[in-house]
Amino acid sequence: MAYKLGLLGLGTVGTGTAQIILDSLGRHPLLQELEIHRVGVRNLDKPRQVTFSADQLTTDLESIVIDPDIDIVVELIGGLEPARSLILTAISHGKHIVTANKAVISRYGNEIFDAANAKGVYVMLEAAVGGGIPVIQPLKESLGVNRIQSVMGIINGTTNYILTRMQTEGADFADVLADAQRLGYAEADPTADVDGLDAADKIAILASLAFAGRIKLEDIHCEGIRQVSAADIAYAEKLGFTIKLLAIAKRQSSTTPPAPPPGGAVDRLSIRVHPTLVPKTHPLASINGVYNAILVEGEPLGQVMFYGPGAGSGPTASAVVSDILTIAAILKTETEPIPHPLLSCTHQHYCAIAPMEELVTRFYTRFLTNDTPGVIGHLGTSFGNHGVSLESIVQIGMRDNQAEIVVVTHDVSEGNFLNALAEIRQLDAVMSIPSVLRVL
Ligand SMILES: NC(=O)C1=CN([C@@H]2O[C@H](COP(=O)(O)OP(=O)(O)OC[C@H]3O[C@@H](n4cnc5c(N)ncnc54)[C@H](OP(=O)(O)O)[C@@H]3O)[C@@H](O)[C@H]2O)C=CC1
Ligand SMILES: N[C@@H](CC=O)C(=O)O
Ligand code: NA
Repeated sequence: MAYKLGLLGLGTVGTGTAQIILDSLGRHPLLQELEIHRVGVRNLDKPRQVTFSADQLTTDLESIVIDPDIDIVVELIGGLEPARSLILTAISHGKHIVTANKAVISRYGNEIFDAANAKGVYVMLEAAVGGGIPVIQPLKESLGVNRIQSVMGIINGTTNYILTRMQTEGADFADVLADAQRLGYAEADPTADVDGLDAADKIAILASLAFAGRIKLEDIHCEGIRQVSAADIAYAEKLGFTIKLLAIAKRQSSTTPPAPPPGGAVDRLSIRVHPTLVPKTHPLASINGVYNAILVEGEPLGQVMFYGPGAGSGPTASAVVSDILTIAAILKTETEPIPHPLLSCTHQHYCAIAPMEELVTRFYTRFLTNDTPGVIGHLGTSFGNHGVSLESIVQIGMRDNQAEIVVVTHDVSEGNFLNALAEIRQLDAVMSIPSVLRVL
């Protein structure tokens, strides 16, 4: 028996998905039982790397998601609408869903999973985080017995590609972004990549799996890479760091924890996306180009790191087709599929998120000051006034006739650090503070 697929989208990932399914030799034999029944696109006249008959190809995506012959709808159009409505309509018609769409899942996952559970269908999303890297299924299955302490990683290929080339070639931001778009890594609107929003969508998904509670996207502190300058990359390098866009979700202890939410979820999480100075000795420092890596720490496992290509046609399609295969395997072995406890979403409450001021971390800060005696002393005093202790403070050189001073702090609460910066901004000698970055 063939399992019939309705493919929504035949772009970078849709094309890779069709190519795997149409070239099944030497792959899992169950692939031969998959049939791409219909394909939905926006423009019928576009040249395609994979050809489908006029009967299969349509711009009427609604007709695909309600087609009674289709078993699995594979949503690869991206964006919020019509993706959300098409997924919900497909579920209401009893279709299983495979999607790579982290934007729709991180915003409407609650609605989608509730609908899927009510209908007894699966929603699979391995491709939505880390592209081809298996990380969703391991979190749901292989790591499920661990108490997860933290999930952190490089989960946007476009920004890692940009930062890597800025660092290794001194390349210009705009040129490298254009290359990432040409290679099919970037989102349709690359703002989502560059401003950290794509990584925020992904860490929301990872955290909800790791910490068994839903995450509100607006609770995630999010900074992108626009403010990372060539100067900071060079200074970080001299200090023994590499700058990476990290997404971090971590249990955070608090002196005044709120009552734990029902359902056994973790009490408070710190969850954030921002450029970070990563010590060169750290495993995440050597993840370059479009590669992603996700470091999970749990008890009793300890640390485990998932590494691989985080974007691109073939790698992402590998994850999409593996999800399709998992559903096909379930359909083959169970006549009445019931929600599999390890594959379906079972939590309904929201995780409590700690405010950023409570975060304890190190900071890197670059100051431009008048080149007058005692400036470094004034900076040290203001930091000291707010309990911020310094790991290093160096005058790097001169820029535009101003002294350039770089400070790295010891661990400090973000609230205290920001209070110190507010005081420092008032100092006559301080002209500007071009960069403030957190240090891992
Ligand atoms: N590219 C990557 O490396 C990765 C992408 N993803 C995710 O995969 C999904 C797809 O991304 P990608 O393949 O790069 O996107 P593309 O822009 O390359 O492809 C989108 C496809 O969807 C079709 N489409 C878009 N909107 C509509 C619409 N309203 N009606 C009909 N068809 C539509 C387009 O049709 P047409 O061809 O006619 O224009 C195109 O075939 C996104 O959710 C993305 O976030 C996830 C991991 C990695
Ligand atoms: N635009 C995304 C694609 C994969 O999710 C990225 O660059 O990581
Ligand atoms: Na993945």
